[in-house]
Formats: sequence, structure tokens, C-alpha cells
Amino acid sequence: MVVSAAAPDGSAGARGPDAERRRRVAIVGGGITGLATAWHLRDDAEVTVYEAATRPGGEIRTVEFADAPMDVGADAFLARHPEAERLARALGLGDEDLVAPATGQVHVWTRGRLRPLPGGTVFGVPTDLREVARSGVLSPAALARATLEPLLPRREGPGDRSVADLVARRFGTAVVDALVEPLLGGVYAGRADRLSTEATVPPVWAAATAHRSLTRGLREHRAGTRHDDRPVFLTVRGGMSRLVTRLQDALGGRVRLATPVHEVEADAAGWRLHTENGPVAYDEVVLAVPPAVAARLLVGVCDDAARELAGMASASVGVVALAYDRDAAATVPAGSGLLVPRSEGRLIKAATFSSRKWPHHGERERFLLRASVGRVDDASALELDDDELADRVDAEVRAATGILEPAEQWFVQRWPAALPQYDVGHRARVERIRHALAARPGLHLGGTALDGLGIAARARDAERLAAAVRTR
Ligand SMILES: CC1=C(CCC(=O)O)c2cc3nc(cc4[nH]c(cc5[nH]c(cc1n2)c(C)c5CCC(=O)O)c(CCC(=O)O)c4C)C(CCC(=O)O)=C3C
Repeated sequence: MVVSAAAPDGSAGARGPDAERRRRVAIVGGGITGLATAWHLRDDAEVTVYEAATRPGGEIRTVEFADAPMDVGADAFLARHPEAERLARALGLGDEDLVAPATGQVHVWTRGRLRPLPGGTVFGVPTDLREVARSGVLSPAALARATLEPLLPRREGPGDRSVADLVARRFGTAVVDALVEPLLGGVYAGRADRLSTEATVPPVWAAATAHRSLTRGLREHRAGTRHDDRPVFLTVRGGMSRLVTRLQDALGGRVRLATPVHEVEADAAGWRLHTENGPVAYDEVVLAVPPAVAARLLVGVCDDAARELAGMASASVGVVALAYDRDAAATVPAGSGLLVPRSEGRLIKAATFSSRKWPHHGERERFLLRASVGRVDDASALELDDDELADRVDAEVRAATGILEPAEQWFVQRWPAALPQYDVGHRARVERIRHALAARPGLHLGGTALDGLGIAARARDAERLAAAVRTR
């Protein structure tokens, strides 16, 4: 269990003189982190969630598309770690609601066609070069270079470095371009030559620091991880927003929508929150907002943390949902989706074959697919209007998969500044932020800025935040 990050001074467990009075807790941000934190605290404190948008859920959104619910935000959560599934089950979702992918085979659209992502990689870093050879994702020359990895001398000095730097030095740049960057492109929409190895691929970092050869180190890591037949991912039948709706229903009037927080201010007794309805006093404040929003609210309250957060870049991305005639889409290969290396110069960076990946979508009348666009250093796709974006995404999807007819329906969802970049030095930055915030007891920071994207990381964060509030 994670200990309270807000009380490293040893004050954890201490109670004020008025411990009997229920503490008033403001949670800024009605995404999954804020809502789940509020839900954990609902019986222990008087909680209020402030959400600027008219709709809760942040980066979770389910829309009606081609006659049924379709996720146009997060479409799955990692089930490898227990927190997200624990939250879903605590909210009453059961085996019939939690659905595992029908297939996990990912393809890479590279060197002219779709090729299976080789098995046995850790976020694209190979542990078995025979599998990489069989997949055809590398040219013979690139493959020959990669096979040298176990023989190379150790050259890692101390200190974090970019994923591209570390992996290219060991395996050659083609492994970065064809395997690692496409996976990181899905998760962060970032650049492998900027993203932190330590923060974005911890097992790779651990292997690099403990072993001479990455191949050997990662093989050991894989041998040590769970290999049962439990699924890596789960989704919610009927859409991920059912998680949000259940949280919102349980919290009732404690969730204030369309209520942006303009300012957080320290006062003698605790904190004051300013909204358009005037100031309200709280004992504890949890910021569960994106880094730029947290930075703005922390100016004047914790300038050091504000400065660090303002220094984080975020990628804007878009998801385009497409519905095809079922027969025309028979050419789509078996598999959950495809990733596109940046070096291919395409608009789409990834696509999920929703009707192949999820059994309940497979039963639908049309074939459903979702593609994603947008990278931290390239927002050109998002400058297109919806019609043109959908047209061009549709054309690329058909070029990759061989679908015979244009999409019959589409839906464009834009996610501005949605994915923070954990660049080189991220862990050290997080330490500096935590250190700065430790001088502001009662002020807690969560959300995607610090320790993980994705619903599983957010659910873990909510548990940590609730524990930090409870034990102060
Ligand atoms: C924002 C986003 C997109 C873009 C939006 C979109 O295009 O929809 C995307 C696309 C995709 N991601 C894909 C595949 C994978 N994503 C992974 C892991 C993760 N992705 C994440 C986020 C995203 N992912 C996150 C937060 C994690 C967990 C990281 C961690 O905390 O560890 C893993 C590793 C699992 C493991 O750990 O083994 C795989 C294999 C595929 C292929 C086909 C498919 O299956 O849909 C596609 C299109």
C-alpha cells in the first residue's frame, strides 16, 4: 500500500482537536480520479467535487454510435494490477459487466503492410529476437543489428535517459522506430527521444540498471511476472462511462458540474476555494486535474510545485470512431488493432478493431473501429475540421486493412491537452513537487500529472489520495 504522500513529516495519523467534526474536503476535478477519491471518502468526510465541465468523467466518455454505446475515450483498463477492477467491482459491476478482449494480437503497419507485433516484448523492447525475426517488422539489416544486443558492453551511466536513447544504443534505432515508439505513441502520444525510461517503462529501466544485457534483464522480469490466463485488459459492457455514472449516482449532490474553481487560497484554518458562487472553506483540498490546471491553481499557494507542473507538456489527441458494413470489413485481420510507427508518416497513429477486440461489439450489425491521431509535437491532424479528419482517417484505415467500402458513420472526439508527457527526469520532478507540497498540509495533488495514465493508475491514485486525506 502506498503511504500518504502529503504527510512525510510524520504527522500521519495525528488528529486535530476537533476530530469529531466531519472534515470538509474539496475535490477539484470530476474525472475518474476525483470521483473515485470522493467515493472512497464519502462516509468519512463531507466531500464536494467541483467539475468545470457540464459532464463528469474527464477522459472517459461513451457515446451512442451506430445504434449502441461506444467509448470514444479510454476503452479499457489494465487488469494486470488490481485497483481498477477493484473499483469496478466495488461499484457493483460483476462478471457479466466486465469483458475481456477476445484477442490480444496487435499489428504494426510498417514496411508496406500489417505485421504482427512480435510476442515476448516489454513495451516493444524484445526479449526474444526469433519472434521479432518471424514478425517481419525489422529489415534484415536492422535485425542483424538488434541481435548484437546481448554481446554489447554495458555503458549505462547513472541517471534517467530517454527511451529512444537507451533502447537505440542497445538494439539500434529500428527497434525504437518500429516497436517501442508506436506503443509509447498510443499511451503518451509522445516522442521516444524525450520520454523518460524510468517513468514510462519502469521494467526496462530496472533491467538496464541491474543487468548488462537488456534482453537478459527483461527475460528475467518476464519470468518473474504473473503468467496466468487472466486478461491483461478489461472493459465495461455498455461503456466505460458506467463507472462514472455509478460514482456520480453514489455521490449525488456532492458533485457540482459546470463549476470551475478559480482560486485556491490558504487561510488560518485551512483552505478557501473560490468559485463563481463565492469562497467556501475546507479542511482539505484534493487537486485531481491535469498538470496545467493544477499549475494555475497552485500559483501563490505553492509556487515551486506550480512551476514544475507548468513545465510539463501535454499532447492533444483525437479519437475517430468509424462504422463499416460488416461484409466490406471482412478483410480486417484477426487482432485487437494496429499501431503505426511515426516514421511511416501517416495521420493515424493507432487503431483499435473494436468489433474484433470486444465480443459485445462483435455482435453488432456494423463493424466498429476507432483510430487515434495527434502527437505532442504534431497537432496538424487536429487542425482539420471533423469532416476532413474523418475522411482522411477512413482512407488510411482502409489502406491498412483492405476494407472495401468507405465508413457509413463516423464520430470525432477531440481531447485537448489530454496526455501529459513524462519526459526525462520525470521522477525527480515528481519528487520535487511532492517535497514542495509537503509544506502545505491539507493540500493534495493527484491526477495524470504525477504517476500514471490510464484508469488503473487513476484508481490506484484515488486510493492513495483518500488514504492521505483520511490519515492526516
Ligand atoms: C491513449 C491510448 C491509446 C490511443 C487511443 C486509441 O487508439 O484508442 C492507446 C492505443 C492502443 N494501445 C494498444 C496496445 C497496448 N496498449 C497498452 C497499454 C496502455 N495503453 C494506454 C493508453 C492508450 N493506448 C495506457 C494508459 C496503457 C497502460 C500503460 C501502463 O500503465 O502500463 C499495451 C501494454 C499492455 C501491457 O502492459 O502489457 C498494449 C499492448 C493498441 C493496439 C490495439 C488494441 O489493443 O487496441 C492501441 C490502438
